Amino acid sequence: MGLTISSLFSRLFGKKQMRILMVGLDAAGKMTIKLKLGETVPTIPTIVEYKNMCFTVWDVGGQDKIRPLWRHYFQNSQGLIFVLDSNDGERIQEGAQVLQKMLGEDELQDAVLLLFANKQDLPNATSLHNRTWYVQAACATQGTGLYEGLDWLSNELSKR
Ligand SMILES: Nc1nc2c(ncn2[C@@H]2O[C@H](COP(=O)(O)OP(=O)(O)OP(=O)(O)O)[C@@H](O)[C@H]2O)c(=O)[nH]1
Ligand SMILES: [Mg+2]
Repeated sequence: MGLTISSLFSRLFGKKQMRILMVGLDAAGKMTIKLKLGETVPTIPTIVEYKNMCFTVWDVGGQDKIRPLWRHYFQNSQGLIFVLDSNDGERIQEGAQVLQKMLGEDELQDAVLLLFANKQDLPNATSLHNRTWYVQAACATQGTGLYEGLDWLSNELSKR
């Protein structure tokens, strides 16, 4: 029975390794969120430690051209963080379409979803069927809402 290095590592140090994919349209605030959560050196993926967990965050740039690359990170992702610029009214629809497409991906069917409605605290009434979901208003520049969102994500994943 082979133990992978990461599972051995988590046994030794009591960290639960969780693979989280963070995406969003360009300029939604992904990098700002990572910096707020304590990233000091930009790496790919970013390792964010929070509570007893170690989040592997893939900040896949949101520019049109590289969106097709996102799918390479779908496999084994237990959580999906989608960052929405809720202040950018013109592109909310575009963001919603991209999110809708991701929710339809086979490899992400079991992933729990954390939506950061970043940059503003608009109530969001998106209807999501058969999906564990949570909407967290956030302001990445001030750091508000980020840990609340991660708290929800970690609680959900811990139940599984
Ligand atoms: N007012 C405000 N500005 C924010 C907030 N979060 C991010 N920004 C700003 O939005 C701009 C884009 O943020 P980034 O973190 O670079 O966005 P990104 O999602 O990494 O963008 P890409 O790398 O292009 O995909 C920056 O000027 C940030 O300072 C927020 O909560 N409020
Ligand atoms: Mg970025």
